[in-house]
Amino acid sequence: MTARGQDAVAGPSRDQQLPVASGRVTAAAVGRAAMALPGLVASSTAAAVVGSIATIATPVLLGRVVDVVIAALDRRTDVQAALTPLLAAVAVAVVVGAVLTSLALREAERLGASIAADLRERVVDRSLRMAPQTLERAGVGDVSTRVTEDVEVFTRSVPTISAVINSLITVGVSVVAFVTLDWRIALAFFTVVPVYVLSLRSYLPKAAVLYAEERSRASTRSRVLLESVHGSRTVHAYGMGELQADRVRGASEAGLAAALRARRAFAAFAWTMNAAEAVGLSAVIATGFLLVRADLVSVGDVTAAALLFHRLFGPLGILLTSFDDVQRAAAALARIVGVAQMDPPTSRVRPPRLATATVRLTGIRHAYDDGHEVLHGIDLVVPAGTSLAVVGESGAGKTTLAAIAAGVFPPSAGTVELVDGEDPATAVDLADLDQIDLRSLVGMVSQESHVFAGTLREDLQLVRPGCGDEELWAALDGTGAAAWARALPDGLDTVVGAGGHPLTAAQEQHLALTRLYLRDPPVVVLDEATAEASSAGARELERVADDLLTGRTAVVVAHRLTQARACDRILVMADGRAVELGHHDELVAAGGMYARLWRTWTTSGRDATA
Ligand SMILES: Nc1ncnc2c1ncn2[C@@H]1O[C@H](COP(=O)(O)OP(=O)(O)OP(=O)(O)O)[C@@H](O)[C@H]1O
Repeated sequence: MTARGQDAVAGPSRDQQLPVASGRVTAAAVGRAAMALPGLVASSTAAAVVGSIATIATPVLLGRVVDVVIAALDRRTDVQAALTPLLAAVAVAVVVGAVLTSLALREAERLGASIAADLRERVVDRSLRMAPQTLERAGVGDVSTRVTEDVEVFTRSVPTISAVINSLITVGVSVVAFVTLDWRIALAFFTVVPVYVLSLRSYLPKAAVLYAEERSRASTRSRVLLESVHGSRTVHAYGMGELQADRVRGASEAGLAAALRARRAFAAFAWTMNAAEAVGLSAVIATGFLLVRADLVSVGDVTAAALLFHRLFGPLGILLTSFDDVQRAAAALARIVGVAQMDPPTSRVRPPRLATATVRLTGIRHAYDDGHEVLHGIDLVVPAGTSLAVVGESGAGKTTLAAIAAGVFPPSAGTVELVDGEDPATAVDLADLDQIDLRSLVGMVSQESHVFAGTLREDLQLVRPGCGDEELWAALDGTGAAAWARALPDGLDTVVGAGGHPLTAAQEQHLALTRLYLRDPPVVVLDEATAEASSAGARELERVADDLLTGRTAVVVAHRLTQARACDRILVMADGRAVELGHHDELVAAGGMYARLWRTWTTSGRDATA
């Protein structure tokens, strides 16, 4: 366990964040999620298109009203007869436009919420199935920011994104209306396009980088905060409070600076877009004036064009003011899709069904991310159904070897194989198995066992979903945990874990051993699984662990040498190497390192617990 606590606060390998999807991959993923709901896509698109046509019809009809009134004044015709159907059509267009636009927005929001829920589920699923070393490298903060903050940012942006899509459709329909009104007025309208294009081209690439940076800084801030909370004991132990507060402050300031840079860039962009609107409207009215004077278009046409353009300020304003949110949502979405698209690790071979298994470690070398090699070539065979204790001084590499033997992370070099106890010709490499298959074959309990927030029943059912109460009590009886479990206020319904009924460290270990009993794998790895207990508690846990080992292949990092003595063989490690291997009596008789450790153990009186 050496260096672990400290690493949790300021490890060198923590900057490898999880992948972020490219724009194309993100769009494809969202498209696929949307296409899974064809009904919603069709209804929201149809409502948006028809609603936009109705909305755009109003200024066009008002242009006709102007022409009718002018004609009536000139020729003294019956203005009322001509105006009545036009005004009725305006009223219908207004009502249909309003109803369908709000329907389109509602349907698009439902679609967005479904996509957000779908992606959230995929991210949670991928995070839970991620190889532990990937999770450790990325840091828990990065994963939790994506599942919580990023999904939240996207979900909150769904109404805005719906409004943006609706506005885009309205702009498209307006362009068609302009062209049908008069091509010269349409040309005048199009003078805004180069202004828009230039300012968008200068803003968008900048904004993508600024918003991605803002999200990344937010992620770093969460990670530093979470690590400070999780590693608070280490922070106190090493007197690192001030240093850690500085890191949190630094991360917050960097986050704030990134957010301000993004806002400033947006303010400059908004200014150029307002200027473009002024240029466009002036061009439409000036062109219209010249065309009316030359008798090429009617006053009604120019009125319709000016009203149309004015009508566009709304959708264009939405597009403009939402760019901020859309860019932020896109950055968040790219981070969500980055995880959602990760291939869940799957077994490269068909997982064997093994009743008993020999564990074979060949040429195991390992270096952590700092590059310093801590295991220097270990070859080891633990025959099926036998137990091997691993002992040695602190920092010898016992925990690293146990984690590699359990498949928690792969070695830098070498292989860990399971060989069928009944058919030694077969072998499966742990590196070829996914976490689910691996854990059905190799169970592990370490010193840092975790009790999940929920009822005792739920905590146990994690390893055997749907397992009935009878079986759960049988398992608790089997490990002797039933004695204290029955005394809990609500038995299996007692809420344990964070915020629940407090359990002692020994009870938490007892529970972890019970989960192992329930899972019933042919191979078990215990890393100081009985260390977190008083002497009496340790004896009880050792008895439970011994029972669990019976009939299984076991690797036990033994905190207490009495536990090592009970194993079939003992491996002594020093400086990342295997230095002795044999039974307790042989090793004591050999007078080597183990004999020295045993002498120290017995003379220090710790054997009294045996
Ligand atoms: N996450 C890590 N990153 C970098 N180095 C590590 C990490 N974990 C362990 N080490 C280093 O690897 C070496 C072996 O550590 P390991 O925890 O395997 O030894 P150990 O024999 O189990 O020690 P202990 O009995 O104190 O738990 C040590 O030098 C340790 O500092």
